[in-house]
Amino acid sequence: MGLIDTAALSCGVSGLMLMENAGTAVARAIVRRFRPCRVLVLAGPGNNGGDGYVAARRLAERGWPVAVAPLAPPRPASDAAAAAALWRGPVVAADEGRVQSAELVIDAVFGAGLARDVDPGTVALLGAARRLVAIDVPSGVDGATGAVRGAAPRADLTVTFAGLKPGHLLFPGRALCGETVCAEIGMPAAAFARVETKTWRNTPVLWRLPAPAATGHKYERGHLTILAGPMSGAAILAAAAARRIGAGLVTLAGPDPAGVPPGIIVSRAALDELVTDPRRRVWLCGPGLGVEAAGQTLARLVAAGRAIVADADALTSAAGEAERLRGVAAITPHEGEFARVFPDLQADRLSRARAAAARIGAVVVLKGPDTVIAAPDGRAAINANAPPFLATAGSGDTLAGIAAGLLVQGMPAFEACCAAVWLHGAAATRAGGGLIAEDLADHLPMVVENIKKFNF
Ligand SMILES: NC(=O)C1=CN([C@@H]2O[C@H](COP(=O)(O)OP(=O)(O)OC[C@H]3O[C@@H](n4cnc5c(N)ncnc54)[C@H](O)[C@@H]3O)[C@@H](O)[C@H]2O)[C@@H](O)CC1
Ligand SMILES: Nc1ncnc2c1ncn2[C@@H]1O[C@H](COP(=O)(O)OP(=O)(O)O)[C@@H](O)[C@H]1O
Ligand SMILES: [K+]
Repeated sequence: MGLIDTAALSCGVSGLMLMENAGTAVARAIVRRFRPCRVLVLAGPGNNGGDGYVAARRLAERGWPVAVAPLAPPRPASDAAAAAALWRGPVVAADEGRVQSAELVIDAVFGAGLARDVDPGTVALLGAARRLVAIDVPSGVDGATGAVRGAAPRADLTVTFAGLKPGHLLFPGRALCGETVCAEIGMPAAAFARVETKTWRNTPVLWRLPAPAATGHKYERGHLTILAGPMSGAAILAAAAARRIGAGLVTLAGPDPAGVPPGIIVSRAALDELVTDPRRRVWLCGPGLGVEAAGQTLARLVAAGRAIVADADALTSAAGEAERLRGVAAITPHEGEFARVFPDLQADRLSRARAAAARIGAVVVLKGPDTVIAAPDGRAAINANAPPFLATAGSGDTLAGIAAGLLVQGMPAFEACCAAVWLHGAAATRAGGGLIAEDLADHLPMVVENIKKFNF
């Protein structure tokens, strides 16, 4: 049972009532999406199975032909046993033939109580379903991590309760859930208050974007310095994104590259001179810089106490030496860079990002289709709005530019990184398929406008 379920019970809410509401929500979600058809409920021994018995009863009440196939009897005197006792319809043996002939199968085998790998017999049964609706999670998906224990079926619809779990947002679990519905089941507010939440889905309710002061000047909006190296395109992409997200002034520090837009300042001054300028508080270090140069400049910036977003070559320069990143504000590794810097961290993405953030005392943005943003104090957000066509060269440079552009405007590092990742995904969605990295920055202003309009 999850922490929130336990908290609900200690608030005086009955488990049976929650189960009744959960099963009813499953039936409602099914009725809304499918025509009446022959349904088979595969019921496990715990509360997930109990939800299945309730869903069976609710569908049967609406005239749907339903049978329940228990994979194991409910534990005696449990809520699930009480729900099973109220089921008056057919109880059949769980075999593959029955599963195949059902027009819709409800997976009520394991939910939050999944404790070990699912046995091959159960895997085969679930795999035989033509159309599958999973209660809470597809059985075999670990709700805490999105990992698959043994095997898990691909559901057409997953109905969960009270709040999405990490496993609904992290791959591979996310891909197995199909459409995901989160139903309200009467969980009392006091139960939520008792459980300290440290993991969220990344949405605009988590952060507030900076607004320019009516009388502010460009330096007050923030002066970002981006180190530019031999692959100057990366720094130019980052600069464009930082400017579009509202940085008042962006300087590229390094050799004067070709094709720099006129609004970007290029400085060839020595690093020692730039780093001692008190107005240059925030720096982006890494994209296109070259590993050796990135390592040297990173050390100099850290020593000067600057707020740094470290990406790309700056991360590779710290391969196997994560302590070199201590003192930065945020790092933005993809899986390859993460593995280089933290070769000993092997757990799921959420745990790894958290452990890395705690180790270096900085925000870690572990990029991918399910980017995880983790703070050193244990807070973490999982992002789910990035379309797959965001995987294109230069899009990471753009993300680093957005994050640095928000940091320079005074957002705290965790909020700046969460906002950057969400805005990046939203800009990509707005740009549509065929997107190239150069497109992203131009979509940021409308994405920001929409956030304001919908008053998130
Ligand atoms: N009690 C509550 O407050 C609520 C619980 N709900 C439901 O309760 C579910 C969690 O119920 P439970 O904690 O009873 O857990 P489950 O029903 O997920 O499974 C528990 C049982 O399965 C066994 N088990 C776990 N993994 C197994 C494996 N791989 N092979 C064989 N047996 C295995 C466990 O030992 C245990 O006996 C949620 O997913 C949700 O569906 C909902 O009714 C909403 C409210
Ligand atoms: N399958 C995917 N779906 C959605 N977003 C993705 C996917 N793969 C990668 N991304 C995102 O694309 C960006 C790629 O960054 P990165 O690998 O650093 O690229 P580059 O170095 O070329 O700029 C990251 O923000 C990452 O989260
Ligand atoms: K399930």
